[in-house]
Amino acid sequence: MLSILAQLKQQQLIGASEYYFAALIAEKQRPHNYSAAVADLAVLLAALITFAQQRGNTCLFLNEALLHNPFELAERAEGAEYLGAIRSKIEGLPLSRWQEALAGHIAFSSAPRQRITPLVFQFNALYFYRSWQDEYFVARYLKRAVKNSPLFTDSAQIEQVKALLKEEQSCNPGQKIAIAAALRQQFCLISGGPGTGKTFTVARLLIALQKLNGTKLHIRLAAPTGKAAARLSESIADALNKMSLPAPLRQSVPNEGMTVHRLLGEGYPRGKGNNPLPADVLVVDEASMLDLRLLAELLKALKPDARLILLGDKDQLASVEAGAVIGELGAFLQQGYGRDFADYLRDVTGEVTDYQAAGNPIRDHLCYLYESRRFGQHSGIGRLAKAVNEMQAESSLSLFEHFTDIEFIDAESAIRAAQQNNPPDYAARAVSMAVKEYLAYLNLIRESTQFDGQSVARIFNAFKRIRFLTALRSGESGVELLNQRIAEGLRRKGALYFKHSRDWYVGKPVMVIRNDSNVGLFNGDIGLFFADKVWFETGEGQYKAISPSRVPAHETAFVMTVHKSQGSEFEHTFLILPPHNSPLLSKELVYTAVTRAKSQLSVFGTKNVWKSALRKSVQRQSGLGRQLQQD
Ligand SMILES: Nc1ncnc2c1ncn2[C@@H]1O[C@H](COP(=O)(O)OP(=O)(O)OP(=O)(O)O)[C@@H](O)[C@H]1O
Repeated sequence: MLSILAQLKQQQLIGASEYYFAALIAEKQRPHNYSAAVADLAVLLAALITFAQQRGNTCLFLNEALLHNPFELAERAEGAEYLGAIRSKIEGLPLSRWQEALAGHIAFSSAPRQRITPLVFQFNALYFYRSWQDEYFVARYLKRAVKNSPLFTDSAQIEQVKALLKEEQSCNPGQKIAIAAALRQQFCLISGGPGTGKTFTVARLLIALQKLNGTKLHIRLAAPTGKAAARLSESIADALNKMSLPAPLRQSVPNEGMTVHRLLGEGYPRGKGNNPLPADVLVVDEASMLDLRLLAELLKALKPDARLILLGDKDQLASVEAGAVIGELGAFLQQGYGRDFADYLRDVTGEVTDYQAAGNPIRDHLCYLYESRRFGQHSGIGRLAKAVNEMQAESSLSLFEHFTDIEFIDAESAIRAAQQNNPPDYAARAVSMAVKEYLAYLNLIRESTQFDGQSVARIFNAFKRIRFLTALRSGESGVELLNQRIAEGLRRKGALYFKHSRDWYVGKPVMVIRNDSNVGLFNGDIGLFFADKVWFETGEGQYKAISPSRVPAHETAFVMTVHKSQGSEFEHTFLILPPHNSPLLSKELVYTAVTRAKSQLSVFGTKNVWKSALRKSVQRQSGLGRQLQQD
């Protein structure tokens, strides 16, 4: 089996980590003299679970679909011969007997709470022990939060909540329901697309919580990236400043958010549960970017009675790492609310919600905001986002003809030209558009004689106005090549001067890809190089300049991947689709890209690739739903 995996690695059908983990299992099991069938199965499963995790899955479902398409080989032209070879190695052991055959194997356990092994069978799925443990912990937390809720049932408190909600005349029905839910439940997820008022609602919710608790609650704000944390701080401060509040109440809600990593540095890792995070209420924005590992760490850090409020968009791409908890929890919204909870909501908000007799109790901890202030009725971006989410592959295309804020630049002609030309050049048009767009920004730098707050702000605003996003990292429409080609295009126009594109040159935009709290720079922060320094925006209209040698790991940012763009928004977003369909394209990826645009969206690609992307929804394998069903 290992030699088949070695060939798959050589053909780049699997990565190196799949092969090396399988090789490790092969070596460790050698002294145990398992039968050839068992030994081959163990090695295959080690590679398969690594492959699954690399694609963001928490576990690997052991079902017929896996047998038909291990390592997605059935979808690849070169895969057929290996498919046959793998099947013939394991055909002696039917799928239904795999767990039994591996019972007692040194690397596998079906009872991870009794016997710790690197790989774990649960719910007819295979996990890495660590992922199983994280998922188990998240499910246990959620089940406890359900058990601890409602936090009040007596009529006096319900009357207080009713009175508080009466004061919130400006909230729409969904926002009132979210406030009522989060006041009553220990855990609450408030999901909604851009501009649906998540921070508007949470600001009011925090004030209501403080009013109910005599302004004694210790509230903390956090987000997975520095950028998202800064945006949360700004939006909360903005929302609170618009409310007329007595000073002590206003001051009882913090202005400053921080990254989840930094927050964790204060709690759990030092104290291991004895030193929990000093917070009675924790709000985490952009929660869809939390991977399973980070969420589990965060939950471990909380005090047992702390409230947790997650804000996010359940329809966005999940983190690249394993786990898509927000999307998975969001799916429970389809179950409607339970009867008791619907009665409570009607009582305190006056809103009538559908209820359904059967469902998982976690459904009463989920809220969905659907009215977007950003995208009004006449916004093509808003309509397109909805159509993408609903997987309307064909009809979404006609929206481009009816709205002026969205355009589809058909790359078909580029592909046709490419067939005649040698070498083919699919992305040439997108590159030349980017070159044209960035000229204004580079001219501003060149024309600036001094770099004071105002001129730096002008430069940043010129750069931030438009952003080019791409789905892939490699290939002709991948982030690496596009960045290089745009920089070269600008050099040919005389707008940039550099010997090597990896050097620091005037006008080079970079994106930080590692958190570095010593320098105060975080994953996703954008820096611009001019006046011998790299400049970063630290708040609205505030900047800091640091020397290039202190900038943590980074990459050029004329173009960024859609994944990396999460948590940011741009006036004009330009999405570059690849020339051919790719397994990495999905409606979640397109939705995330579309909703990055504030006022203008351009899509460059072919209609076929657009439609294929919209027909695919990311299905991550996880056992969270099943863990939540268990007592
Ligand atoms: N009910 C409301 N009444 C008046 N203004 C509102 C209401 N709801 C939201 N807004 C306004 O709409 C804008 C968007 O709201 P907010 O920033 O809270 O949305 P969000 O869901 O957090 O968006 P994003 O995902 O972009 O961060 C803000 O200017 C906010 O003040």
